[in-house]
Amino acid sequence: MDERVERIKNKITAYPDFPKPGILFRDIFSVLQTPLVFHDLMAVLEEKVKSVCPDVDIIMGLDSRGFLFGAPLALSLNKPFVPVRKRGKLPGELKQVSYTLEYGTDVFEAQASSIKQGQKVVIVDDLLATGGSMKAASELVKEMGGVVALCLVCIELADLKGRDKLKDPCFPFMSDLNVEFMKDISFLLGLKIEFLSAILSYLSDTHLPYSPGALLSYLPDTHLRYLVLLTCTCLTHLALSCPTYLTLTCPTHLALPCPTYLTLTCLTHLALSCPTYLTLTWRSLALTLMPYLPVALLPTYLTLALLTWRYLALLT
Ligand SMILES: O=P(O)(O)OC[C@H]1O[C@H](OP(=O)(O)OP(=O)(O)O)[C@H](O)[C@@H]1O
Ligand SMILES: Nc1ncnc2[nH]cnc12
Repeated sequence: MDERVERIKNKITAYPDFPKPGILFRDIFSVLQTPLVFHDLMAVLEEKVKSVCPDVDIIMGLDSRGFLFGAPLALSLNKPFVPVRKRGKLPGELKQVSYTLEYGTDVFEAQASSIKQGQKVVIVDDLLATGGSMKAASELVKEMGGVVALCLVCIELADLKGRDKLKDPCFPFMSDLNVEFMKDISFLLGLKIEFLSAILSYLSDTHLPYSPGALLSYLPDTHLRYLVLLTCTCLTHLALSCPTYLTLTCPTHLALPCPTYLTLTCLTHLALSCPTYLTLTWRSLALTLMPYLPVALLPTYLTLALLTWRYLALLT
């Protein structure tokens, strides 16, 4: 991964239950406190705009955190900056659109004359959650006669699938996960949510031989999918970094809520602690366990087997 993105990621702090219970709030202001990292972030954004739409006409920032990055980006690209503000803050003739976001509803407004017919607009914001804000801004641009060239965000909360709502090209340079199942996982593993969040950000492409996201679609049911996958990746990570901890904590935390997954994750653990044994016996183990697994869980099982196999390939 780009070293700059790594530095930015390390600066973003996650606060559980803010501004409402159940939301894991990513605080991007901490990035601004370190000029080097703020420079990194601006450089990444600028490079993306130059590569995707070098002929952009307007940089638009979304109220309010989008202003932090949109305005300096416009300045360094020598383009006009157009703010989209929440209701009641802008004077003059306005265009408006209402929208919902991860923790509420709101109205966006822009000055009617700020975009001319056919102008190419890059919309900048700090974070994409449900995609409600970005979708609304995109609608506003189109209503004003502009063309959305790119939706540019720093963080995407991938599991909220905000990107699916957008018809325009969207570039998030960091993906993270939402809090609902993080809570379940932190409960299952007996880990603090902040610690889990740190582990997950560590599990980037550089550290893992596979991309977790790519395998999600093979697993059943949205909730279980994440549960299994995250449990698996966290345990695998823990097994790699601290096998004794895993041996002590794994059974107690996993046995009660999901005994089947215990078997599966133990297989992963086994694979890690004793790859040769597993390589030799993997097939017979798999065949022995297969009848005990509910048919609906076979895709899960196969996915975990595949993950284990990928780890073995990495380790041997
Ligand atoms: O994808 P969504 O679900 O729409 O959520 C993302 C939006 O939520 C936050 O803004 P917020 O409205 O909290 O305003 P702020 O920037 O002033 O804090 C964030 O800065 C994004 O604009
Ligand atoms: N989880 C989150 N953290 C920070 N800003 C947000 N905007 C919407 N959801 C958010």
